[in-house]
Amino acid sequence: MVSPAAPLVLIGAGNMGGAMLAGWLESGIAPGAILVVDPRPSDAMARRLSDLGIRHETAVPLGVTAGVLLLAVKPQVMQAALEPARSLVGPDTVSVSIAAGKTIAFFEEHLGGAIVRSIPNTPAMVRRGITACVANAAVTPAMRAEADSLLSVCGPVEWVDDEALIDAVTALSGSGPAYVFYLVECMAEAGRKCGLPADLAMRLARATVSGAGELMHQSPDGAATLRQNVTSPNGTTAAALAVLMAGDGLQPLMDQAINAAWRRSQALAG
Ligand SMILES: NC(=O)C1=CN([C@@H]2O[C@H](COP(=O)(O)OP(=O)(O)OC[C@H]3O[C@@H](n4cnc5c(N)ncnc54)[C@H](O)[C@@H]3O)[C@@H](O)[C@H]2O)C=CC1
Ligand SMILES: O=C(O)[C@@H]1CCC=N1
Repeated sequence: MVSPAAPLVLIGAGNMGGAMLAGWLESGIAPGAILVVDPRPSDAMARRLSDLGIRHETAVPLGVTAGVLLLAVKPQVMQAALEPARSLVGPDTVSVSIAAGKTIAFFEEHLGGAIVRSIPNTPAMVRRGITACVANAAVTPAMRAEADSLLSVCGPVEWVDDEALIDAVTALSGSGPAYVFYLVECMAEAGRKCGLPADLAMRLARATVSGAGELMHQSPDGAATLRQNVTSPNGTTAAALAVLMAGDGLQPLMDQAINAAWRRSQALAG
């Protein structure tokens, strides 16, 4: 358990670190058990930390051993962030990275100790994310349970044994919210071209995608069944799907997009 004596140390309080922090507080973790290290938090984040009474440092302070170290900086600055963070790692510390691409071998080289590599996604901000993770051999069952409980404040957590899968997870669910938001943009623009005022088209597109997401969340039916439920024979949906599914349909484009993200995640490893 994290405590003021063995705090939960968050390195990087940006979009994802901030989302996780909000989830931890909501789940009952005491502000006094959290230490945030970020040299340049947004003004809003700095105010929030101060209002909540959470200790914030612009550099890693001396004399602290983390219970859990949550690494939430960009992959490109991870190595620089790890050097001072080494002093936070003790024998009972578990370090949890959420960075795209950065491998367990990288963290073993630059940080050492018990490492969990994970990938959440931005719906974590509304506790509707999903995270997949993998642990190195130094992670004990108790550390794994601790990491699981901290990550699951943002939504379900999936553990995999094969680290290579994490790049594919990053491409599918890590980046995936952006594909859906782009779909909303495209739907709204198509509606505008059919004569809808732009703001109404955007409201309709947003509500349609978020409502469809919620229906999928609550329904026991699979995505294909939910799609078929919308599709009346010879109706309007069938007319649209005939276009989206013509030839091989949308699949090859999605294959290419997710493959590009997958390869980019692999390239960020070093
Ligand atoms: N944004 C997303 O959808 C997802 C992001 N990730 C991963 O999460 C990590 C963070 O991404 P975001 O939150 O989007 O980035 P962000 O740019 O919003 O936040 C990064 C934070 O790190 C801070 N920072 C920079 N250098 C630092 C240092 N040396 N020590 C401590 N803090 C430092 C920055 O001031 C900033 O507040 C990345 O590694 C990314 O790959 C993973 C899944 C989804
Ligand atoms: O675009 C990125 O690299 C990060 C990782 C997954 C989502 N955002």
